[in-house]
Formats: sequence, C-alpha cells, structure tokens
Amino acid sequence: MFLETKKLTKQFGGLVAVNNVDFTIEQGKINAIIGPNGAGKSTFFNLISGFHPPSSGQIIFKGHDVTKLPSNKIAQLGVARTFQTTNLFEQSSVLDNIIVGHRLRTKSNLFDAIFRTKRLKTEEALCREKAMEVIEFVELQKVAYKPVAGLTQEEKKRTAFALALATNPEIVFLDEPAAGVNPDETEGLAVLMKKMALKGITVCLIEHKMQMIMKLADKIMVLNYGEKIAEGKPEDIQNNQAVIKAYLGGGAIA
Ligand SMILES: Nc1ncnc2c1ncn2[C@@H]1O[C@H](COP(=O)(O)OP(=O)(O)OP(=O)(O)O)[C@@H](O)[C@H]1O
Repeated sequence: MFLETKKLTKQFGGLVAVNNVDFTIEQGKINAIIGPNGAGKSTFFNLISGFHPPSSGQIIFKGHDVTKLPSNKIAQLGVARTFQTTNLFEQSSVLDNIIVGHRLRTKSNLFDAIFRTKRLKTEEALCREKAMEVIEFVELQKVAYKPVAGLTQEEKKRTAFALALATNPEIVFLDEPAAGVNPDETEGLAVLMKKMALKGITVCLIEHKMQMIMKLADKIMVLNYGEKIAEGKPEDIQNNQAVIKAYLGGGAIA
C-alpha cells in the first residue's frame, strides 16, 4: 500500500471534522477527494500532509507510520503540496520563485552564504538546473523570466505545481488546483496532472469542479460531514445513491 489512513479522525472542540476515515491512495494514479462544503476535505488533506496532527487514527506511508511526523519531515519523505492560494513573490520571476522555493529545502547554512562556500555554489547551480527542468515540465519556458504579477491565473497555478515538483516528490497534494481558472485553462491543468501521473508521480487532489474530476480521476473518495460515504471509480461515484443525496439530488455531480 502506498499511502493509507486508518480510522483517521480530527476533532475541533466538539466538532468532528474528519471521522474514522479509512482511505488508500493508489501509487501513480490520480486520487480525488470530493464532498459538499464543510465536508472535511481540507482538514483531511491537512492531516495526511502533516499540517495538523490527527486526534486519533493512523497514516501509513510506504509501510512507515508517519502519523506523528511534522510536515517538514513528511516533505523529506517525498510528499509535496500546493495550497488553494499559493503565496508567490509577485515581483520576482517564475524562475526565481522556484529557485527560492527549492533553496528553502537545501542544506547550505548562514556560514555557507557569508563565505560563498563551494557547497553553496554547487547547490545554487543544482537548484537552477532543477528549476529549469520543472519549468519545462509545466510548460512555462516562455514566461520563465517574467514577473509572476504579469502571469495568467493558469500560469500562476502552473508555477505552484512547479514549486511542488522541484522537490522531486513521489506524491503531490493539490488543493483545488483549478479554482478560479476558466474552462480552457482547467483543461490545460487537467492535462498537466495526467502528465504528472504518467511520470509516476502520485496525485491527490481536492476539487469542486465535478466535470473535470469525473474525467480526470482514477479514484475518488467522497466525504460528507467528516465521514467517508463512498470510494471508487468515477462511474461508481456518479451512480452512488448516498453521494447523490449528499449533493442534493445530484445536480452538482452530473
Ligand atoms: N481550525 C479549525 N478550527 C475549528 N473548526 C474547523 C477548523 N478547520 C475546519 N473546521 C471545521 O471543520 C469542518 C470541515 O471543514 P473543512 O474546511 O475541512 O471542509 P471542506 O470540505 O474543505 O470545506 P470547503 O469545501 O468549504 O473548503 C467545518 O465545519 C469547519 O468549520
């Protein structure tokens, strides 16, 4: 099993935001988490990427219990994530944003920076090389040297993907990757997510755009009031009575 949760639970005071959720994420596939507003999707995401400690339950990643690991330690195991609004440096170029993001995860220290050590120079060169590689992967070569402020929404999303990919992750968690982009751009981002999965990177996303999810996902989990009400292939989910009921008659998942 690649990534698995066992009876994962998160309580905020008296509210159970995630309730006893068993879920498996399939390696190299596109795994989606859907559900009505307030269903617990973001909380579940925050638990499995180490941003919140669970109240109870377990998270197993490649056979290791990572339940109690902080997010930086989980990141070192090959887990990366994007946020609904990824903070980019608007006045800096795409390339610099990615280099800075990557540098934050490399090993040089203040001593290296002051004395411009060989290690620092080697790492800088490697970061630049890696940044160019991921810029090419997300197809942003044409805007690599442009400030982020002048990019389209889709290009900004691609930059956020590139930031996550620069750490060589085995799995990326994408929080509403297509929020705020138009249908054409949504299609472009869907193609990019497929490209990631084809490269062997496991994708796990939260998304409200149902048409996109039904076409894109290999596997879907549906949360409602913190509980898993369904798990399966898109066609199973679309025809699942509990899911249709949760979405008030099914209009939202048609
Ligand atoms: N830090 C917190 N403190 C207290 N309650 C919280 C906290 N975070 C989330 N909640 C509550 O937990 C429940 C689940 O919220 P969550 O944001 O995970 O849902 P969601 O499915 O991601 O919703 P949306 O689709 O609207 O983003 C909600 O009732 C929310 O108010």
